[in-house]
Amino acid sequence: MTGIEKTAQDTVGAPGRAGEGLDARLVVERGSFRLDVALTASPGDVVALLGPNGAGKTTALRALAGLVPLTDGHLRLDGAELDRTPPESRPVGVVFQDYLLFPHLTALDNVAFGPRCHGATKAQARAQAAEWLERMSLAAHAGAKPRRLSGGQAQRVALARALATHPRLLLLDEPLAALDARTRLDVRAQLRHHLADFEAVAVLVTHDPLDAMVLADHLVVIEDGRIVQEGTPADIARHPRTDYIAHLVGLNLYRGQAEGHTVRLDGAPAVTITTTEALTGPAFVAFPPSAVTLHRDRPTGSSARNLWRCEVAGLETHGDQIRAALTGELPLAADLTTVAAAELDLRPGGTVWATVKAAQTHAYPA
Ligand SMILES: Nc1ncnc2c1ncn2[C@@H]1O[C@H](COP(=O)(O)OP(=O)(O)OP(=O)(O)O)[C@@H](O)[C@H]1O
Repeated sequence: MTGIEKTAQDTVGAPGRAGEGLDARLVVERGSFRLDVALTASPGDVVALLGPNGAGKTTALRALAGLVPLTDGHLRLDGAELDRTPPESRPVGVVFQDYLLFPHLTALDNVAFGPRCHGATKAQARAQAAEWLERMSLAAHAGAKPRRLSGGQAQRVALARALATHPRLLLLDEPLAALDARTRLDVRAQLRHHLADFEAVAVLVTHDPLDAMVLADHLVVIEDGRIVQEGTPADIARHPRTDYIAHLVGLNLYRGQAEGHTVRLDGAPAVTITTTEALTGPAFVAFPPSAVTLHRDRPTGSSARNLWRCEVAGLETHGDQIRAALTGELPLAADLTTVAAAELDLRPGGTVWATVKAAQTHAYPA
């Protein structure tokens, strides 16, 4: 430990030093569940952990905060080993979904609590807290107890409390999940602004792809305790590699073997998708539901190579469109207008023909 502490001290104040930021491999075993994820980030990065229920996102965040012990792996922050540092001594700020403000303290004292715990005098802590509340446009609510704050205000107080300690790692656990749609929009915009100014590493857990896309520079998708894909939001939206991610970004996704412009689907080799990109070997093909055109009868004289006979499994409204879930030789989602759905007389159990232009598909190596 001494050697590690020395390393951390030696590096303080050396800008651009190697080892700055987060370098972690988090292995946590909880009963039959095993989390094993590697996370690295540089100061200024906002990383979003995204994944279905039970994937292990919260476990990863709690491991970073020191609230659950690592079974294996390591956790370094700015070159210092944090593994055995108790949660309260870590330079880590945490914002939870349900704010967790102290109900008996005012907004100001809630924020001052952070600096106080990190050794500031009462007067210093309150001065810093007042500054943070001002920055969050909450100065007028400094004397209010949490029960008199709206959800959006309470969440900004929680953010101020976390930031007031100048954490080197900011952890946000579903910070917008408890807010109504309108407040969520405002708080998301403010959070984006504060995260852009934040100079250390921020890790955000969310279910919401929009929060992840808007707030993070780097997405890490976790399924069943493992990272299944990571990259920039644009890259992940364009090249999903699992059904969960494809669904999240609203794309139809298939995996198969490419031979030039044709991809033969795994598990159904008789079904092919024609693409404009030429590839060889294992490949993904993706296309949006809006690229699918539906027909009541088999189109005659159509040059479309991508033509499939489908059965309507279900219909739901999707924004101002109807989204049809189709099964058959190629399961897919198709978007159409209400008028088109009525004209096609779409109803569950009915048969339709689906076409997709090759130019609207996107193929990439698997
Ligand atoms: N205290 C615990 N003891 C044992 N197992 C636990 C405990 N907490 C969570 N788990 C298990 O760990 C796994 C991961 O849970 P975790 O809460 O990290 O997932 P998550 O991705 O955050 O899910 P959600 O999006 O539903 O919050 C789950 O299988 C869960 O049942």
